[in-house]
Amino acid sequence: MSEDQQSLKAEVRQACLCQRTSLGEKERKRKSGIIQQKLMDLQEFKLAQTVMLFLNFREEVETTAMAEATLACKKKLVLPRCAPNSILLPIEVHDLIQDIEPGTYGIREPKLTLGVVEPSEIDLIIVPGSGFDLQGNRLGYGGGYYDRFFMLLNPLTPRIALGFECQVIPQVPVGKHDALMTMLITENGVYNFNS
Ligand SMILES: Nc1nc2c(c(=O)[nH]1)N(C=O)[C@@H](CNc1ccc(C(=O)N[C@@H](CCC(=O)O)C(=O)O)cc1)CN2
Ligand SMILES: Nc1ncnc2c1ncn2[C@@H]1O[C@H](COP(=O)(O)OP(=O)(O)OP(=O)(O)O)[C@@H](O)[C@H]1O
Repeated sequence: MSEDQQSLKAEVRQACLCQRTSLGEKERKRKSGIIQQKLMDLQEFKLAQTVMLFLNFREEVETTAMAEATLACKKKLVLPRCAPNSILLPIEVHDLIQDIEPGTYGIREPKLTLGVVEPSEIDLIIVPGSGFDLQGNRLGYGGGYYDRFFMLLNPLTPRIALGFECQVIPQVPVGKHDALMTMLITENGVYNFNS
């Protein structure tokens, strides 16, 4: 990726994150509940046996209740753990208290003593982001973790991004490694980019 493109991404990221911060905690919680309901109503969620989620940090869409609901539905819950060289390890979690510890960047991550899941086994992946557009592009935090990880998945596995409507911008700057999302869920609706 060129330096120009990297600095453009950094600039757009800051703008999107600034919008997200300005929501305030109460609004974020309320909107997160709406987003959770929309996710759980989707066929893609209902049919998935193995779901990779993320645990929110900073001002992201709150996902702890989604993770609890996934376990309560008797699905296999997979969470990411950051490893060196921008590698994301998919780890199966059974208990959201015992199996979790503060990891890289202060994100709540699964303990390494738990089993790593074969990426091809994942039926649905739920993805965080700093900004999104309605063409299915996603802007991350600049780590390149998810873009590398998507290459290991079954190409048919739905990739569903979660974000607040204020993080949606006309056009996210895209690089050659950036994968399109299948859907984006915000408090305003479910955007489907599949067709
Ligand atoms: N909840 C959650 N978990 C996740 C992600 C995520 O976006 N959300 N990730 C999605 O990829 C991975 C972690 N990626 C991260 C990448 C960078 C930074 C970070 O703090 N970056 C510095 C800037 C570093 C630099 O300038 O080089 C910063 O923002 O201050 C944090 C997380 C894996 N787990
Ligand atoms: N599949 C890949 N193979 C090699 N390099 C990659 C790959 N995906 C991304 N990168 C590199 O990683 C760096 C960060 O990428 P980018 O800015 O797109 O991350 P991001 O999507 O914001 O982060 P994340 O996926 O962690 O949320 C860039 O230098 C990019 O070229």
